[in-house]
Amino acid sequence: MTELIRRSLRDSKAARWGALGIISITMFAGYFLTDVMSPLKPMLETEFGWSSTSYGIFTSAYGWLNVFLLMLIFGGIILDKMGVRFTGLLSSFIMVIGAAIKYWAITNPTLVDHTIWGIHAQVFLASIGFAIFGVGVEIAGITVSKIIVKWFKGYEMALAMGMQMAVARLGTMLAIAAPVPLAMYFSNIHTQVVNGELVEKMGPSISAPIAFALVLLVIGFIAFFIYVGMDKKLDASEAANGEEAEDPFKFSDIGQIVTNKGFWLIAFLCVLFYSSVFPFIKYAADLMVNKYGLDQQTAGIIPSLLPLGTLFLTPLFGGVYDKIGKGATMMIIGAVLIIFVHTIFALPILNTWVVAVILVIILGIALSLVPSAMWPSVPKIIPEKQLGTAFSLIFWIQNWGLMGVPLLIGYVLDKSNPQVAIAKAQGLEVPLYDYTNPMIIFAALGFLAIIVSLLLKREDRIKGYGLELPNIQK
Ligand SMILES: C[C@H](N)C(=O)N[C@@H](CCCCN)C(=O)O
Repeated sequence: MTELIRRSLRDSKAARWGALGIISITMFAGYFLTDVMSPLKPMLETEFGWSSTSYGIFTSAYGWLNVFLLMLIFGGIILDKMGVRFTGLLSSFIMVIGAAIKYWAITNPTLVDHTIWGIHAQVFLASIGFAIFGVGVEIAGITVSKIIVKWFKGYEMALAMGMQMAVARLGTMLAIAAPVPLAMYFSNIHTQVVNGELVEKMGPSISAPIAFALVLLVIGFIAFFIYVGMDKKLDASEAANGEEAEDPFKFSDIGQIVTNKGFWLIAFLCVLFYSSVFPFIKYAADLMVNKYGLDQQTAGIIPSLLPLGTLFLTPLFGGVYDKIGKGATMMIIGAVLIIFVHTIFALPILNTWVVAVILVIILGIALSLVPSAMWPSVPKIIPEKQLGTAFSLIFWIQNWGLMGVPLLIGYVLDKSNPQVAIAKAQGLEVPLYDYTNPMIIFAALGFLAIIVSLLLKREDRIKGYGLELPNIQK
């Protein structure tokens, strides 16, 4: 009996997996909103007159506040100082506010023919909403990472991180596959831009999928309140168990983190790897239309296979890392797959949808291998009390890429295809985009990721972080 009373709540398998299930709902909703506009790019161009650069600006907005106002770094410090309960609730609430602004911008037809600082007003305001949302979802991401370490250290940590990412990818998958059918289903008469003029016309409802995302985010916010109750019980059980409270976070901890070479290698690998995958997802449906000749309605199906594969593979590879190890090697293999896939996408041959399906599946394997090894490796390099700050610094560096690369791709797409803008301005049939240059940029990021992953494996050998060792303590 005494034995039972003295156990921590995290020793209960049902409790720790239950806690994981609840926080995964919040992240699922966040990932859905993150990618909900991706399959709508062609519609944003035809309905609201957006260019690829407008879409690039909007997509890059995700990182604006995180990067320039250092919101992610403040978020990490708040997390280490105030704890997971406060930070989780705050970040879920910020997600709801940002999504609501974005929804308002997309539904407000009067914005269509105004500009703010030279940017299409609708693009600008939707971007502000997305930027606020980006702060919320990123801080929620680091909070969830810290929650997983809190419940799963010494247990199935990589598997748990893999499961949480798998549920999040389900959100991404739904975001790629569902918006176009939803927008078509809720078609209505609304203001559109036709040859530069505002007209009332029957057309797809671009706002319907965003409204759906908003509802999911509110559910995610409510779910986090339930988690807060579990977290209080966990702390109470650990206190009763006589476990020492962690040393409080000190600002000097930041100095220790940034002087750790392993930290920088993980951070660089993270920005290079994610910049070659997440911004790609934003353009993938458009790539399918322009390179593989799919129609707008079905273009999202092939890219949606990418997160579909990761649903099963991320937990699988997480389990392999827990039991067998080989984390550094998994990251190298993932980076090699990235360069392979993007190089084939860049070649102006093999333009059949079958090849696109194969490449997307391989990219899904890469998107399972690297995250399932990379994130559980962070606690092997950084002490637990600095984890919130360390994750936030890694996410901050990553956000430079998540912000800059989509903008660069949109710009390069417009510059490489001047005929598209000319045809739009003249009200002619719009020609297809040539995606070669954007795909070369993605392949180059993959190449740099291979170099950094090799350096990380070398550093692991020198410092003995244990990245090649299993996570489960026997
Ligand atoms: C975009 C976000 N900053 C991110 O990196 N997400 C990761 C998951 C990070 C979870 C760490 N435990 C992803 O692969 O989605």
